[in-house]
Amino acid sequence: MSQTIVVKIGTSSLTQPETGKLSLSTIATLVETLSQLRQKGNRVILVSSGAVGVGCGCLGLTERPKAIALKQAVAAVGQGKLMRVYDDLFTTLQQPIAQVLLTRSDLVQRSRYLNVYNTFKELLGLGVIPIVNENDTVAIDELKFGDNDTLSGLVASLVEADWLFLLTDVDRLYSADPRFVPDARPISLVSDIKELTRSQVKTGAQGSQWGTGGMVTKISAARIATAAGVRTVITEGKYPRNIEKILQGESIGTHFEPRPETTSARKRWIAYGLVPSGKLYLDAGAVRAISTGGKSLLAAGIAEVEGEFDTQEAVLLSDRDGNEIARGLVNYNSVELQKIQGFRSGDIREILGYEGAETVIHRDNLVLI
Ligand SMILES: Nc1ncnc2c1ncn2[C@@H]1O[C@H](COP(=O)(O)OP(=O)(O)O)[C@@H](O)[C@H]1O
Ligand SMILES: N[C@@H](CCC(=O)OP(=O)(O)O)C(=O)O
Repeated sequence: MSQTIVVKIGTSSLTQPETGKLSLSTIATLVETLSQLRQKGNRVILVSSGAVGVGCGCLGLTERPKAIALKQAVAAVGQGKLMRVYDDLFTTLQQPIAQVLLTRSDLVQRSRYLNVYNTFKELLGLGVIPIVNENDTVAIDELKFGDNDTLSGLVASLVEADWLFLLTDVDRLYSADPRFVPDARPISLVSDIKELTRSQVKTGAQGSQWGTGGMVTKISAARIATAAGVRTVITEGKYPRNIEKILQGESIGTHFEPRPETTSARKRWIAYGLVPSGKLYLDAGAVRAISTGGKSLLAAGIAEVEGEFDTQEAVLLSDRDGNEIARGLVNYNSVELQKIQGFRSGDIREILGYEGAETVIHRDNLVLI
């Protein structure tokens, strides 16, 4: 059966830790594996990091630059080199590829989001393997994916993939960072990501020397992907052939089961495609109404408004302690909400001096996280 498979490989797997130079054997095996999956009729997307790492190698820099302008310049050097290596190897196997560089703003605007979707659809229909990376050279801080784990989760959700493989320098997820806790417990299966918080799994944000985000961003990617019905696997990048074994049912790495009820494409865009520009703290009654009652959010349930935002922008919804529970599109801007928070819908007209929407966030524009 033909499947849609998204594979993300991190800098830590693409480069040799000691020298920072490209790990050619890993890349070549990855290219062979992906080409074979393609030839068997699957649709394959590769999300590849490495622009900054390869750029550093070319320029003789011994550590990942911190200053934004330098990082952007280095990525511009590295991205071309990286694609040249991929193109040489894939061309040897007669597998066409394409470079797709995305920024967060490409997914924020609904029309651009749909446009990206159409481009992927065409490329996959043509039998091409798109190679995706963040467009590091032009991305600005406020509108950045920041790490390719999140980007790969969004891409897997966008194309409604069957699988997302996150290839990294550890063989699976552990109860704590195995670099610092040698007896950390390996985790093979995660049926519900909330279990990880309950069982106090520690996912350090510190990546390896060249990596970005560590395990935290891989868990966010799994959250985004599994909400779209995508089975997600964290496994070791050193052995790309394991992808085939996993597809054949072998239990390698950590598997995150897809959520049984998948959220609609539009709601996934609201929840993960958009960048929230504010936060609403809700009282207990409102938390209950939206989390278990499937209700819209009313002004009466808002305890506090944080940030500046306009009507129809995305905001986070949290309980009074700041724990995020949902995201949604607001019918009022932040100034209006400061005035009407805690009041009944019937009072809005008198407070604002004009008729507004009955709900602050309609349930059709509200997504539980
Ligand atoms: N709970 C955990 N289980 C496994 N690895 C973890 C955990 N917490 C943190 N890590 C660290 O995350 C690192 C992988 O992240 P990163 O360096 O960003 O990789 P990549 O370049 O593949 O994205 C591992 O080397 C590991 O030390
Ligand atoms: N876009 C950046 C990669 C950022 C990133 O997430 O890196 P990694 O943690 O190695 O997957 C680059 O190409 O260098």
